[in-house]
Amino acid sequence: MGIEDILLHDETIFQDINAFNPDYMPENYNFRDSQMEGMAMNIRPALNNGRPVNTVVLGSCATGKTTAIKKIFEMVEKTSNKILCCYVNCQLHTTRFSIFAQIHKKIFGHAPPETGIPVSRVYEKIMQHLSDENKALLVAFDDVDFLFQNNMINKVFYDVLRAYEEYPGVKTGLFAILSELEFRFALDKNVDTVFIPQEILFPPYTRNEILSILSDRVKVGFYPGVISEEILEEITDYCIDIGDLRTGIDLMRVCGNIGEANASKTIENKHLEEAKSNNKSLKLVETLKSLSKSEKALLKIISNSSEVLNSGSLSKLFMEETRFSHATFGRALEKLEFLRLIDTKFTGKGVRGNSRQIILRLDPEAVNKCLL
Ligand SMILES: Nc1ncnc2c1ncn2[C@@H]1O[C@H](COP(=O)(O)OP(=O)(O)OP(=O)(O)O)[C@@H](O)[C@H]1O
Repeated sequence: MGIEDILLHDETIFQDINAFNPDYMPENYNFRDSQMEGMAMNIRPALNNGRPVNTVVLGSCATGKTTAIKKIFEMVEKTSNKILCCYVNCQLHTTRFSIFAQIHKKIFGHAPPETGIPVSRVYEKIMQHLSDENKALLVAFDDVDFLFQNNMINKVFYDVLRAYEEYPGVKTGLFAILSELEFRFALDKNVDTVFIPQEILFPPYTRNEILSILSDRVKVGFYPGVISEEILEEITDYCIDIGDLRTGIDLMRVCGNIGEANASKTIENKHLEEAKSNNKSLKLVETLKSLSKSEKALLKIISNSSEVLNSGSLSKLFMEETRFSHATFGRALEKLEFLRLIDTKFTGKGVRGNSRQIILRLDPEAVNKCLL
């Protein structure tokens, strides 16, 4: 197919391509009833002139946390005008000004001017409004770990939670959303006792749940018959392997594009294979970019080794080559395993049978290419 044909080709296999967008709000949102109930319970006091219960929402990537928060906020706002619910993406908003500008925007419909106004004025205006209108404020901080730097988290949480000291009667609460378990401890360390939260856990989806979510998305996104049961099952397995539902949703979009570019009315196995290989190299580059120096060094040693190493000899090699400590080795190994770059298998040998074999889950050549 020539470029012109691609551009002019108006037949599509997508019924609604937006269904595969990252910010798409699925109408069918299953398997999270108990978490949504938990959130509702924590918001409820604010409907009766009380204060919302501060909450930590915890779960690994793509377990539906953001979707749940957005859905529940929408429901709250439909039910009552006593609570202002504000969602803040902390990847995008990392300063006090930018965060309070988001809250300002939510309340007044526009952001405050970027220059000339100190954050204290924006803050005052927000709190005064809550006090005058007798409304509670609930802020959801998504990916809140991005505020760990400069201890911004403590400042911002303090601003929100201590509002009642200056503005008596003002009721505020917050939801902190975290996607890595290890951040749970960092949160306790970084935030004063003003924040004593309840926890709501989003466990990983089971295979059947992923299959069901993907089939729902297929029904919205593609015309009937475009994607077969077998391909859907394969995409589900891929999600389980990668550990991320978002990848599966994205993979379907890419498959669809590849299918269309090949003027196919259905998605075939070869389209899926091509999409997978695109995705794999992209993902790997991204993952490896996020590693620290010690983690990269450890991964390099593993991928360059011609034999499967056990943890003892690997640790020795690592310390000799890098001069990092044994504790750093342990942490780096844990991180690589968490990211599913390696597997560790107990051999039953060593001290108390604790020796482990370290197995690379990826093609060493691909890893080395990305580590350059
Ligand atoms: N129960 C569900 N039903 C339908 N779609 C879902 C469900 N759970 C998650 N999704 C979809 O999976 C993708 C990821 O969900 P979401 O962004 O809510 O996860 P998250 O836990 O906030 O992820 P992260 O921690 O990476 O920000 C979205 O496209 C969302 O629509």
